[in-house]
Amino acid sequence: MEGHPLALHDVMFIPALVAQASDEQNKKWLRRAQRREIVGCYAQTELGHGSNLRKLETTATYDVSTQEFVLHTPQITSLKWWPGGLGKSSNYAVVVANMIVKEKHLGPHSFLVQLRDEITHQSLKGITVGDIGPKLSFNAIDNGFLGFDNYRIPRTNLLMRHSRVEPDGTYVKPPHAKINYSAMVRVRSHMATGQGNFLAQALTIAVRYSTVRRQGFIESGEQEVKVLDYQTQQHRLFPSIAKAYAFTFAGYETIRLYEQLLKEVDTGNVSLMADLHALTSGLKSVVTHQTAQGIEQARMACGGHGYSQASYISEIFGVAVGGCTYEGENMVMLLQLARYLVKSVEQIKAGESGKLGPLVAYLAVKVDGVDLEKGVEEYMKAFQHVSRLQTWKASEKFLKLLKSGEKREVAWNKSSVELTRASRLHTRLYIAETFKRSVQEVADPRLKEVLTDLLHLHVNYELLDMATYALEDGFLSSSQLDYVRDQLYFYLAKIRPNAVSLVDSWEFSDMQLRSVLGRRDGNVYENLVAWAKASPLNKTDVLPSVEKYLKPMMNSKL
Ligand SMILES: CC/C=C\C/C=C\C/C=C\C/C=C\C/C=C\CCCC(=O)SCCNC(=O)CCNC(=O)[C@H](O)C(C)(C)COP(=O)(O)OP(=O)(O)OC[C@H]1O[C@@H](n2cnc3c(N)ncnc32)[C@H](O)[C@@H]1OP(=O)(O)O
Ligand SMILES: Cc1cc2nc3c(=O)[nH]c(=O)nc-3n(C[C@H](O)[C@H](O)[C@H](O)COP(=O)(O)OP(=O)(O)OC[C@H]3O[C@@H](n4cnc5c(N)ncnc54)[C@H](O)[C@@H]3O)c2cc1C
Repeated sequence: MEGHPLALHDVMFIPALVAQASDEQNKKWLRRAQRREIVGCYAQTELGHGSNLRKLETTATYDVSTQEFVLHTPQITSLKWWPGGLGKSSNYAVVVANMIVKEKHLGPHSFLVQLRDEITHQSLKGITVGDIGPKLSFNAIDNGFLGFDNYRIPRTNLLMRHSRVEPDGTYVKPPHAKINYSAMVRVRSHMATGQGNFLAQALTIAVRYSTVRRQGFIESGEQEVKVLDYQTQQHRLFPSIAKAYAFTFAGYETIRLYEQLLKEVDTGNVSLMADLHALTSGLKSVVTHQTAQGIEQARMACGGHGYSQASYISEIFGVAVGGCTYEGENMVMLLQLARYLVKSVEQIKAGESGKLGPLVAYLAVKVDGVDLEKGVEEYMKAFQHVSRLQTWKASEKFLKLLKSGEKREVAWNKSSVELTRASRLHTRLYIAETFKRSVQEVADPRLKEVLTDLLHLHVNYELLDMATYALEDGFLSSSQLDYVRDQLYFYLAKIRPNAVSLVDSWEFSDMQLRSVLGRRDGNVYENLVAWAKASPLNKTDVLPSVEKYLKPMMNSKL
């Protein structure tokens, strides 16, 4: 859970080679990387810039006389900073640097760079590399820094699947300006399943513990109740169980789309790139945020013992919450999706609704009202309505400011909170729709019934959470919201008997969970005592600090 020093080798280094190195280059590098004869990482972020990639400062200047690129770190802010596995483990890196050929700045490009000797593992001359120090979590990963002092690499180390520099310095452009960002799009496509998995771990711990923990009464005179029987506890945990399933289903879809994109790009078709970029930008942001919230609620749902490291939930939280920042800070990525939404609105206004992609076609179709009692399809229409309403409002705000003479960037900034709200609603609609589609496809009728209950819980919880938007223009009445509330409480109670099976079905082993509270056998109290006794502070009855500090204090006459 604390991460693995080779994680980025598999998660980004190899995928970057697969997507960006030419077949010829990969004959040399890929097999070696796959056999782990070389260990790599993905070095893009710098001390001064992570979000705004156009301002990366590391330069790769082509020297036509030697047919080499000269990598250089011009100032302190240009040091690579954060890449996982860079500090101590990797001897190679895919380095993203601003490429300069014949004095022309051609923007960020990826290069394969050797950092350390393959035998001694010592850093090479011209390279400064090290670890950036302890972090909130992920401390088994050596996130690192890296500087170049006019460090030379062969021309052929530019990853040349999509763009090239010929020996004479002729630049051959890629088919899409952002194709070099593919390693990031890949990780973002995988993040919904990855984060769903983190949330699932925390919930497994909290739900199991909530059936062991007895405290208080619902009806007097009986045995104290399992805390999972409290409606508040169910409300804290069950909507997140639904989300963990929903994120996993949505993630399967984005992984499939990424694989399709890879194939299409190889045939020169880059049309899916903008759609997938927008979709994964929104999804990674909403999913990481809701996962962090869900894990924190799971921790609190375990009361005092949730705060102990014996719960292990704090470590899961630390790792998962990193996802709000890495692969694109969440606000920044929500604004990327917002660009796509605003463009879609502009298309509709220009009478070009027919050109809209399937995920945004609903923005052009108005619905007057819904009858929620008819079922999930009506909820989808309600989600579409709130997302459409907010997307149009935010877009109109931006477009009005533009029209009034504001500069584009200023108008954008003044509309940005509203735009991020639109992105979230659009993404939550997507999650609900993929959840619905996935449940409809389940063949086993008993499984389908339980998952349908979770789906109903999800749509009621989500609609209630978006109620402000739905009430704003009178789309939903307060009596409809009362119906949503009643449905929500109905499904909390209905799911209760299946709650443990729903989390057990994720099949985490005790070794994976590392939680005293979440043990499969439920022997929490005995093991909490054993865990506490094993604490380093309990190795001796009397600590050295007693002689050193406590006694002088206690014996002092002052
Ligand atoms: C197999 C398992 C995989 C994953 C694991 C899952 C879960 C995790 C589990 C364990 C994790 C273990 C280890 C992983 C841990 C950490 C890994 C972290 C690695 C990193 O963080 S790497 C660094 C990531 N950095 C970023 O994400 C930077 C964010 N910034 C950007 O991406 C860009 O700067 C930008 C997109 C914000 C802006 O780019 P720009 O300035 O170049 O572009 P513009 O804003 O001007 O936009 C122009 C135009 O281009 C479009 N665009 C931008 N990007 C793309 C893209 N990628 N594809 C397609 N199109 C793109 C943009 O939309 C604009 O279009 P428009 O038409 O003009 O509107
Ligand atoms: C655990 C972890 C692992 C990482 N692994 C890697 C790795 O392997 N390789 C790698 O290269 N990098 C890695 N990173 C770096 C990571 O990708 C960046 O930190 C991330 O992209 C955010 O960039 P930043 O740090 O520049 O944030 P900043 O952009 O400085 O963000 C600070 C604040 O400014 C806001 N902001 C910035 N730009 C805008 C804007 N245009 N509009 C509105 N608000 C804005 C943000 O929303 C945020 O609130 C890792 C980071 C972490 C935490």
